Amino acid sequence: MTTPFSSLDDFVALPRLSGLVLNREGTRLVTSVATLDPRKTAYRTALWEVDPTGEQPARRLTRSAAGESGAAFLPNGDLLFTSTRPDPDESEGEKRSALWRLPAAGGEASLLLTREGGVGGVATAEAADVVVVTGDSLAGSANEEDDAERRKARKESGVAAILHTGYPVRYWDADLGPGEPRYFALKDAAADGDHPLEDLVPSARGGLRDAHPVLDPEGSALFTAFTVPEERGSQRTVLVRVDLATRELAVLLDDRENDYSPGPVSPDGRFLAVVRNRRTSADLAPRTSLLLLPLDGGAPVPLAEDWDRWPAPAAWLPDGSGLVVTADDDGGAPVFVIDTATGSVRRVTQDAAAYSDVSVSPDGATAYAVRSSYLFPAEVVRIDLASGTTVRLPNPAERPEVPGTLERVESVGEDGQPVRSWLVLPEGASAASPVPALLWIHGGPIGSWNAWTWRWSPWLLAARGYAVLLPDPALSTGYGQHMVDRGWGAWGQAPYTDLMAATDTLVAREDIDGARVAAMGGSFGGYMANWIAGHTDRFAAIVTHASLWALDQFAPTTDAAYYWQREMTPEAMRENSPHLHVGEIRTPMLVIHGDKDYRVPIGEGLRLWYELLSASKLPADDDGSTPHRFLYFPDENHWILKPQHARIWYGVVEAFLASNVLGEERELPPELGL
Ligand SMILES: CC(=O)N[C@@H](C)C(=O)N[C@@H](C)C(=O)O
Repeated sequence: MTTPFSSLDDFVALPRLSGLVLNREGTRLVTSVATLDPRKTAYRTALWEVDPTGEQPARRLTRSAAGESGAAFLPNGDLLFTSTRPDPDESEGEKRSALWRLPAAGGEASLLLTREGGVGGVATAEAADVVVVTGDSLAGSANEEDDAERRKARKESGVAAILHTGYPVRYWDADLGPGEPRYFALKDAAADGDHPLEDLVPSARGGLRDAHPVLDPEGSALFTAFTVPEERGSQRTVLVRVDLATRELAVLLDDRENDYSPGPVSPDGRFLAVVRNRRTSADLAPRTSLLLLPLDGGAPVPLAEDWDRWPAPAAWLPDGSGLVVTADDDGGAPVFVIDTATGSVRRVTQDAAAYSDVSVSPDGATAYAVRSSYLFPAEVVRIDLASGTTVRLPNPAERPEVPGTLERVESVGEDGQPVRSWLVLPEGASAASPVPALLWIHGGPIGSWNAWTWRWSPWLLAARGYAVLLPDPALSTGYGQHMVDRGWGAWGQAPYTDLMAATDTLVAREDIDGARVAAMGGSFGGYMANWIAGHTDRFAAIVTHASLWALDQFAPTTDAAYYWQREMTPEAMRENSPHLHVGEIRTPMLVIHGDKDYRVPIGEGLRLWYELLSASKLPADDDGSTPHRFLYFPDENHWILKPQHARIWYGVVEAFLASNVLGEERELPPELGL
């Protein structure tokens, strides 16, 4: 069967949907769809409208070479979005992200706000014309004019240097500073004319990094997580409220045992749903729970405290009787409603899919969400909140056909813990014709294989005849706190033995050829692939992407050192570091790393590569030949994002697997110039 997964060109050209917003009346849904640009070297995002009634086909709302994103409705139905598209009233000008407004009544989008530091995101109040935009300002700027002048001077001088006094200095793939995120109130967004900005937290420093403002329905206050530096390079996240009339900032929740971030405000404005993340230590694994914070000053009340899942709050029911949440659960992330009076939890959606971007209709009967699973990429659905019946709405794109089947399989860990996996089987797999297989290990490590991903698509490998096992070992979410606790600080133990148990179950199947199995993982999954390499030779090949290699080197050089140092004592780093077992590695390895990866810095990949060649049981020969390979991306980060590089990633992985697992030679992508 030919599907889009038969060809890398067809695969990278599949449209990718994300995000969903609902207007106040519950009559309009808007989502974003990324498609390949004509040169096929970038994705371009456009906004699409999806009919909540399911009667009309989806229709494209925006169209520009620059693309659009960040959709948010104003109470009058106008749609705000961000774009770097050119200002129609200026013949030239720099490309920077600006705020645009598309009138509800139809017509052209108009430019609402442009600023030197760009517009990052936009939040709107449900019932008032109050808009808060996020944007970058130079740390020393006194106001917008000053910021523009300082930026110009910096640019003209060609200076890129940044002087730091705090931690971190980089984040994922971005250098931090001298710009810092700020929140600005934008006046009268629904009206024409000028829209003066008011800097709501001028002394934010790095406090608003990675935070998102949440507005109350009346637009009187915003709530946000705020990062506070601590001694010794540590930090915590506190919950703050900013009064939008007075700009007064109040710290609502702050302690050294937890990090806090805001969920939505109740429809009557009396309660804020709060996510509490327990501060970890060598002995204490993370734990996520919910609080309801009375906004009149009362003490926070735990919500559904006994529920052994980690909820992400999405929306309130309009009468305030329930909080709609999603939570990882046994290889999915269903929608649940938590009764706010009793804390009882009701599962709403029943399929094995992962839901996000949930919003609720004004009558409280219906929810809309983005849903995906390993069978289909993200799509917009309507959910009947009483029955859980879920309907796929007419979407901007059809579901791509997948070349095989999906099964849920179970193994048993050494301590008797059930270890559950998804298994992708290619067409034709049978006892008469057993297929080669791949063990894929997820990153995080706190996470789950429960949603479609474009970066690790098992169907591309299924189209080439491989089965792909996607296990959730110790440290995975959706199986209760115990599953996380049992792997905490001991990565080489339960996570490893769970993966081996899952592999045992895999190779015991008649439709799997147990002699032709490889292991692959990215980030923490790459750590695990490296650990596997030094502890077993049962795999024919290992692919390790953006992987942690020497823990004592990784922990202080990643962009979030405080996080890992809390979990790993120096002793735990020694006990669990893959580099100390390089001398045992006798499996061909494909190392992949991006130079702009600041989460797992390139030093991990460089050291792994040298130590493989110099100290493994398969060292490089004196003529330089080696079974190992290093695929290096000078301009990619923790993820390989450019479509042309995604094609190279999959192409090289497939050739390496073919050579080492199947004993077949494949042509490498010609763009490699080899
Ligand atoms: C703070 C932190 O590093 N969090 C993790 C989500 C993370 O980034 N893990 C990496 C190493 C991964 O993706 O596995």
